[in-house]
Amino acid sequence: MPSPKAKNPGRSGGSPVLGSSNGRYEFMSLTKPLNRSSPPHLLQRQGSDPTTARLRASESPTRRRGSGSSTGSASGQGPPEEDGIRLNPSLIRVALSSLLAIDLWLSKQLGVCACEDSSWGSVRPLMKLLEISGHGIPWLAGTAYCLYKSDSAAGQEVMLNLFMGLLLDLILVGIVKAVVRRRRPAHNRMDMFATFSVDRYSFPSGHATRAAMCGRFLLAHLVLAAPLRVLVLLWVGLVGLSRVMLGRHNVTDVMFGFWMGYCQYNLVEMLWLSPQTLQGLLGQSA
Ligand SMILES: CC(C)=CCC/C(C)=C/CC/C(C)=C/COP(=O)(O)O
Repeated sequence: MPSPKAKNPGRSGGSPVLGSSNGRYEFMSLTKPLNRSSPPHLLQRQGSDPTTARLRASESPTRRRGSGSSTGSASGQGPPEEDGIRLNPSLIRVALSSLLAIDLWLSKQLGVCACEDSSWGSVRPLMKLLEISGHGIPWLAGTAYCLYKSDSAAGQEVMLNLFMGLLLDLILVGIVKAVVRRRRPAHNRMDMFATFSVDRYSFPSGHATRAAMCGRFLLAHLVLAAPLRVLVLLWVGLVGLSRVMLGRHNVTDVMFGFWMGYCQYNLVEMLWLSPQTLQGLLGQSA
């Protein structure tokens, strides 16, 4: 299996701003704005990418308005205060583009286990083990098993709420993925097991949301011993790191995933199904 570099000659070495020449994100110079001489396929791909589409939508109104005239800051003839007004949206746009470019660059640098012949390819099996440890199926199956085996009302209550939380996580992540539709990194090999169709998208990382939510859940309800609490935190961090190292995600997918999973736990607490609530629900349906 050729390395990502070998597969995509000429891809590295660029700096900031997005574009694509083969259906994937590429790096291009920030200092060279896209012009009309860009190849049509490049312009088309940019238009289909939600992030760049949003960036284009937030483009300075003046730039859009002034496309047919030579006045304004672009030509350096506009009054200074007008220049100030025009500068801000462009600055935001450049800042966002730069952040995104840093994200893509960093993610590519960290994607050292993306395939067997990557620089850290030998660690890939370990990363895949971490992937399985944060997958939805073992978590759902394990929780359902514990729920079935639990002989105390308190244990059943905790397991039932964890199960509901896991389902909620799948639904919310699926919705965000379907709305944002960010492609997985170019260097990712799509060899994950048991995925939904939305899992071809990378934002946010479902493993990161699950790890953060389950991590908080375990710390709050199940794991009390200090060494085990440290292990839980370590596991959460490693699951997130492994997503980037495997090339499955960009760094921002995982960061947002952690934040989303953290918030999802708050939602689980808010919607907590107590035995009384359950009895009420069952009583109503009976
Ligand atoms: C019972 C049931 C509906 C199980 C579905 C479990 C399932 C297939 C979860 C998907 C887990 C997955 C591959 C998420 C993708 O994670 P990323 O970190 O790559 O976003």
